[in-house]
Amino acid sequence: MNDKRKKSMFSGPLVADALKASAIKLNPAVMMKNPVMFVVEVGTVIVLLMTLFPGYFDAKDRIGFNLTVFLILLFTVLFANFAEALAEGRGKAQADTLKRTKKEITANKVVNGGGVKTVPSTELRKGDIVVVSQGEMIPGDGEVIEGLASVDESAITGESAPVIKEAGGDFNSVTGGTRVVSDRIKIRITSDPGETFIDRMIALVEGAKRQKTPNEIALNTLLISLTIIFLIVVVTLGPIASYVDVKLEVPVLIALLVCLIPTTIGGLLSAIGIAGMDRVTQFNVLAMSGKAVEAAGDINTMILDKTGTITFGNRMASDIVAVGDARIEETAAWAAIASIRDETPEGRSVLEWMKKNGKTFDAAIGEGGSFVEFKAETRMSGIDLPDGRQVRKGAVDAIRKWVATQGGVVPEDLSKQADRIASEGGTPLAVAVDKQVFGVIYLKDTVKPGMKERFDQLRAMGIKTIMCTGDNPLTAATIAREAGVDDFIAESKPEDKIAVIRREQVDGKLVAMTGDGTNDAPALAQADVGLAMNSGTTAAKEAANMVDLDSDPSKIIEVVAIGKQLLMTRGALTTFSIANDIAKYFAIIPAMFMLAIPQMDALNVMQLGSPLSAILSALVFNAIIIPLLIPLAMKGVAYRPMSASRLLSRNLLVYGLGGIVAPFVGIKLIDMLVHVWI
Ligand SMILES: Nc1ncnc2c1ncn2[C@@H]1O[C@H](COP(=O)(O)OP(=O)(O)OP(=O)(O)O)[C@@H](O)[C@H]1O
Ligand SMILES: [K+]
Ligand SMILES: [Mg+2]
Repeated sequence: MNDKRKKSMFSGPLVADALKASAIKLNPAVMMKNPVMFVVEVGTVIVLLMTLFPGYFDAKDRIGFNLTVFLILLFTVLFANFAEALAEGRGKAQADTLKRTKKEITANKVVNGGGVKTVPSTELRKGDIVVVSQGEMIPGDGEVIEGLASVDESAITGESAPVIKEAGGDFNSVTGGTRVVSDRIKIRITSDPGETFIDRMIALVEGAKRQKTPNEIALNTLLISLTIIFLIVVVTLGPIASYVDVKLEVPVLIALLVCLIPTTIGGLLSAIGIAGMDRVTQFNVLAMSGKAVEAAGDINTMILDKTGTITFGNRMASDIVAVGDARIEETAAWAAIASIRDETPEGRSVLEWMKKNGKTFDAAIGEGGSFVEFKAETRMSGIDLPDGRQVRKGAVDAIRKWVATQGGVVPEDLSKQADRIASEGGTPLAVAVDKQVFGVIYLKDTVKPGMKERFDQLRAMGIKTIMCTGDNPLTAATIAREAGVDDFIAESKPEDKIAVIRREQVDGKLVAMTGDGTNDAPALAQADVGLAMNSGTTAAKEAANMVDLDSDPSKIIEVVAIGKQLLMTRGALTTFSIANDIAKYFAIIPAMFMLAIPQMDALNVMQLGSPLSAILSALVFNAIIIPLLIPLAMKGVAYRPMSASRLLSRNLLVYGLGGIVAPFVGIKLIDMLVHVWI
């Protein structure tokens, strides 16, 4: 991740920009999007008019008080705007950086007839073919259709080490604005101008298309309802009071209204949402919508790959054993021949094992043979030799079936050897030539450290983890036990993932998964949270609702934690805000009546200096609680993994009770200060 991205939210220039933006946001057309704060703004204007033209309102003896109320109200609105502007700030700065990388690039477009024409990148359309050579920028998103190159993707990922992109397979997708550092590739463009990855990224980080999530809409409806209820209460309070000869002044009623309506959460709500999205972005994950981040917070089931997600994924040959009458020299040689052109880490590790163990084989046997590439569907790889013999290595059950279809008989000790390896958590690969099984390759892989703790945390949050693997049931069981996942599916083919997701969803569960291949795309689309790897295919990235720029599949765990934290922060601050308003009621209602009927001194339970200072203190508290809570809204509440119901009761205790107590203490303190000069 680059440094620019990690910039603190509270850095000088960002704060200065946010201050400016909070004034600009006073525009009523903008304010109206936040009805709670809009009501405060209307109140502010009314009190301003009463201060400016006291004659009209019979308020000549209250100019000082009214001016103070006006100023406090104005700051209440400004503070709320500031919270939102601050939350937006880092994204805007990031968007500016990205826009600079987007400056016009020239592209070498392949024209009909095979020649190359230089055109501006903005003229490229889906389906166009371009050639990009060493040192040049890739002019648009696309797929490599010819060649191999190393590409510097730091402009989008922040990671400075170049990555290899090549035609075919899962590493063929390239992003416009990145640079080819060596070699030359031919690319088929896959997006029209304005719809590229960088365009989407810019729109995302600057929040241009930020839409309220269903959760936010529901909460907003609640806040608006509360506001309307209190508006009715306060508006009818005046006439009712005057009926019993109590005259309540308009600025006092407005102060009461502002104290009662949920200004704290109303002022912080959008900042909480933006900051939650921003936390995900800082983590180098692009969420396509706020909804995706929230869904992450509600996940019940998480589907994880074994190899590369739970384990390091560098499955290395650590031993080769012979079975039946085969000699170890023969077995090793066939294992090597089956791997001559297998470019997977597993395949290469077999050849490395040969070298390390001083084993030799006749590579010439393979010459002119046709390579059989590893496929997740067949779970085998190998080579068809020119003399007609077929050499294979692969999952034991796959080889067993393959040998059986040719009428071969499997040696008795194959199962024993395979099971031994599998029960140690290794992956056994059987080696066979035509009808004869020669032995087993022991592929070793290690569970990443700390996995057990992370799964324990997920369990504590009530999330079920399911490991999916193409490996045999015994290896799967061993790794599942070692890593501490709740359940596993062995010998799974890519389409099995989508079946698991559907099964969980039918039970009403929300499911998260990661993936990178084209065959993961349907499952990524089906999952409620699909995290695609940036190194993966375009299809996977388009199907997913999140993309991890660092291509680390285990990040899904943290993304879920960030989602949970977002939901918790919003819940906690809503509880706090509403509890606060209830408490303020006790400070301000007695003061109002004491102002009208001085004999009602008995109501002054809080022993506040005077009715006027009580009202001002409540209003000041109501205003400053917003900036005081900005750091919490931005950083999120402290997060400990536990079940939803325990979280709820804990939050009610901390934020509900805290929300009731805080105003009593705060208002009392402010009153002691205010009373000095009132
Ligand atoms: N290069 C290879 N040649 C032959 N067989 C292989 C090769 N790589 C893996 N296999 C076999 O195919 C099986 C499936 O591999 P695949 O990569 O699809 O799934 P996996 O890596 O085991 O599981 P995951 O879904 O966790 O990545 C492996 O368990 C192994 O038995
Ligand atoms: K309030
Ligand atoms: Mg795999």
